[in-house]
Amino acid sequence: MGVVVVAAGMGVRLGAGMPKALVRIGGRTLVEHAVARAGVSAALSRPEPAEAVSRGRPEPAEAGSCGLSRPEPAEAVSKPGAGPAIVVVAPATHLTEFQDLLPGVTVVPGGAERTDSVAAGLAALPPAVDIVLVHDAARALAPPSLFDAVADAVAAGADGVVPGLPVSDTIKQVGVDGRVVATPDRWTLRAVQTPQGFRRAALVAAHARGGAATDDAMLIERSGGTVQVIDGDPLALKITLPPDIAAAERLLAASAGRVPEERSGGGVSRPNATPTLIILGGLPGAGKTTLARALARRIPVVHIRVDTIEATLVHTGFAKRISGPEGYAVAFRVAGDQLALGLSVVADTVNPVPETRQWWRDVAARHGARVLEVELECSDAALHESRVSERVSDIPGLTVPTWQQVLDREYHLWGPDLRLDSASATPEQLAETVIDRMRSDS
Ligand SMILES: Nc1ccn([C@@H]2O[C@H](COP(=O)(O)OP(=O)(O)OP(=O)(O)O)[C@@H](O)[C@H]2O)c(=O)n1
Ligand SMILES: C[C@](O)(CO)[C@H](O)COP(=O)(O)O
Repeated sequence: MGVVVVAAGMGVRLGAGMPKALVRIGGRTLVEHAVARAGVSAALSRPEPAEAVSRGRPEPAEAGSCGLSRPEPAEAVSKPGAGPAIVVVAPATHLTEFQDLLPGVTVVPGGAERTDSVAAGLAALPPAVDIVLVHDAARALAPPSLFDAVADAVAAGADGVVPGLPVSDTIKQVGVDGRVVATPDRWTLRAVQTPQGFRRAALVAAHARGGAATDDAMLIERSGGTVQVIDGDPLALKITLPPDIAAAERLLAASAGRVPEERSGGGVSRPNATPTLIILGGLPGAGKTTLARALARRIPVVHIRVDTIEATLVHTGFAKRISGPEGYAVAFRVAGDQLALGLSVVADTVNPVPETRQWWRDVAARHGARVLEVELECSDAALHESRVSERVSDIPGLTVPTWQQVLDREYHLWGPDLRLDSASATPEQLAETVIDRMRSDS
């Protein structure tokens, strides 16, 4: 039995600025979580009947590791030529990073679409493997018991097996014009997950026939095969959008019977502790919003973006144009409300002049909050220019500045607590630096 973990997607919808599988929850990347859980699956560790291949079985869950053990290297196979039981399919651009994270695991480059990546993984499985589970790294918390249940159902004779959960919404099928075409009976619907299990030969043949598909079971269905749905698991949620990270952190913590590490740890703001007002500053395109979002994915912090307020005032007709600090005034009040609740805030504003910085400090002082002043710059002018020029407005009514307007913008020197350069570090690294500083200040 083998597992193909597809991890070659770029995670555009998550917007982490790195391949999604490299994003961390509970201090570990999604792909490591996925491989660890696949690795402790009993089914995966079971020898192929005809081969009696002896694979290393991981130790039981270690304390303090989210209830999971790190798997033995997946290719811990004593029979020469038997090859790895787990193949990870990674973005071609990040192979080394994945190999370093997963020593001993076979890592192969993926393709443009998920189906291309699955095909690449299938081709890399050892010849002895006859049952294959295809799993999304994005479903990083799918538990070992789910791998076992899927594998057992395939072994019992199904062409394909998928875990699925009942849906709680009413689902409408709509036409291109948005009109409802049908309302399927909700009780007949399942939201399907991974790992999905198949006879390897059937899956390879279904892939060879080609065609677009959003999951592998679809290819088997199209080939006339039968696909069995078994009970899914809420832990197998697909991390797709930014709020899914917080949901996954909560599930991870709950499954290990503890509060989320990064959300309680080291004095990083939690309700009832002293909140922190992180005052960001920096020219448009320096990376403030990206950093604020990276922070909000890692710690409980409210993101207040003055662009949203200003653009909305104009878009709704409440202001003809922004001529002064009206957006800032709203942001100060909203930030004050959060700090009063004990919630930390990241204030995402250009903050170009000493006055606005002082007003932010005043807001913090009024609510007994700590202050952390962080200035973002992009030291690579060409990179900065391309970010500004290629930026697309993501807020209704927001007019993004031109590069010339950024160059001409009034911006006064500052003496912040931290000066960060978004040209030389990823948003996640910058967020870690800010969090470290919050911890040391607390
Ligand atoms: N060309 C691709 C596309 C997706 N995947 C993998 O398929 C799984 C499900 O895809 P999805 O959640 O959509 O991930 P992304 O494609 O990374 O996300 P997005 O669509 O937001 O870019 C993920 O584990 C992803 O890494 C892959 O291996 N190769
Ligand atoms: C395979 C899958 O996870 C089953 O629900 C899903 O179809 C993947 O879709 P995505 O668009 O590639 O995230």
